[in-house]
Amino acid sequence: MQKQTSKLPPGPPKLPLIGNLHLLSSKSTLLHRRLAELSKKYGRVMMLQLGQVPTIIVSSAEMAKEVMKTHDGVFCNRPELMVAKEVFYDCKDIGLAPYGEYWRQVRKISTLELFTMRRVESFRFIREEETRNFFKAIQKEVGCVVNLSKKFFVLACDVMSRATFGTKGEEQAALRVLTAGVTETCTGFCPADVYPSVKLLQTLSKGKFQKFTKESDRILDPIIADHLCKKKLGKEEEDLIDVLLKHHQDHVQNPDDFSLSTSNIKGVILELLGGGSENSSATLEWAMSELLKNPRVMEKAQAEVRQVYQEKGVVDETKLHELKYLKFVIREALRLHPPVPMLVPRESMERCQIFSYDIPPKTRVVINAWAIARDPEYWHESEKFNPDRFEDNSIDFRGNNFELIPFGAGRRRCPGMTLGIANVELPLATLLYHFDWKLPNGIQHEDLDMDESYGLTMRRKNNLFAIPVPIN
Ligand code: HEM
Repeated sequence: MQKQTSKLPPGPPKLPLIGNLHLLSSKSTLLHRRLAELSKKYGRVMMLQLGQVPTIIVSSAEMAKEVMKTHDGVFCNRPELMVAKEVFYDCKDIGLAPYGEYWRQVRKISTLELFTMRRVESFRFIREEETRNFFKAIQKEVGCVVNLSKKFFVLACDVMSRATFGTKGEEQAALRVLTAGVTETCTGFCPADVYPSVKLLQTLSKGKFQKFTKESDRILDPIIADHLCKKKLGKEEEDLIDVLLKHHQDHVQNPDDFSLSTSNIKGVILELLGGGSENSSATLEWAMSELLKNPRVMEKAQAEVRQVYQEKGVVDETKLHELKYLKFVIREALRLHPPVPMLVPRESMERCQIFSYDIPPKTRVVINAWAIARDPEYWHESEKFNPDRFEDNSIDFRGNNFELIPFGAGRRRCPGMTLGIANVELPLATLLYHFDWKLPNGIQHEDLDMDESYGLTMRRKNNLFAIPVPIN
């Protein structure tokens, strides 16, 4: 009988100790772009050795479907990242938790309780109030240069703080700044994550994260204690901490019962705050940047919003469903600028074959959603911002069309998608309804830079500044 040989995906030649890390070290090219370049040369499923970690990079919709649909059960684990162990209370959040009973239970709570349509709707008054505050702040600066990036971030954080804690305040604000810093380390490409057996790197990373954990404990412990107290008093409105506390018990009587400890709750809260606000504000930032860069699209979107809300005279959530073109604008912004360009890394749990390639167990898997969404094979004039393409194209971002996966797909798909989109639609419609917009310092629309930053969340590298102009 002929001996079967393993056929790994193609990849560049490796150097001793570092493998292919040197190919990714360019300071001028961001990781998702560099990986896209390499995959043009080596293949849409490509094997890289990153330090000690074998990693496959997936850059085509067909391959992404193999990983996240056909073999989702094999690839739905997450690698054990340093940040997850140190910051998210020993991997006890949702997004970085390994596949297993704990993840299944928190994921169930997230889909059945935290992010249902009803829950998202119950936060509507928060979004409307905070968007009104956001609008008033901009109105005061009419004719002046406004830092929209900063305003979007504050708005998203205030909405998420109130949804999570029931309030917003200085401590919550401090926490969101901390969380924003930490998400940069979740990509799986930092030294401690590619050399997991090198103790020195682990110790250095630990030192950095310990400060974070001390601060988040200092802020979160009293907030949780306060919620426990109010729970006993029968508080009426439910925030996300209240929902999580329904499953809380620090010392479980029956070992078969599932329960969230205080540390688990803290891990989940940090993730909701961080992921929720960073990604929603990045989407707003990119959508508005593209509108400023493309005046024809801006005018069309403004005309729609102004026509739909003409009678009402004020933008609220009642008529958002009528803003068909605005939804295309957001979809197109998510296509060109997915806030999580390489999704969250996965890891194979057993040997598996995708197409004709063998993928060994414990291989890290990175899906380059950014590259897939710009692939000219699926997208006509793929680099062009053109929301009209969705007029006769039913591709959406819910995880069924692998050409467009800004929220991922399969078991690990983003459970906060509806909330994330709700956080974007109302502020964007408000900006378009009430103001016309110009770029400062005589910048021509076509010259607006679209440079990206590095991190798990891809934001603009430079803040977005624009001038609101009152409409007659
Ligand atoms: C526009 C906004 C958002 C975008 C683009 C986004 C994107 C993503 C992506 C790409 C993933 C990884 C999916 C994968 O690995 O296949 C993810 C996971 C996740 N997201 Fe979001 N997200 C957004 C908003 C939110 C919000 C508002 C929340 C909650 C408040 C949230 C909570 C989560 C959680 C808990 C996970 C982990 C899921 C798991 O591993 O089981 N996201 N998100």
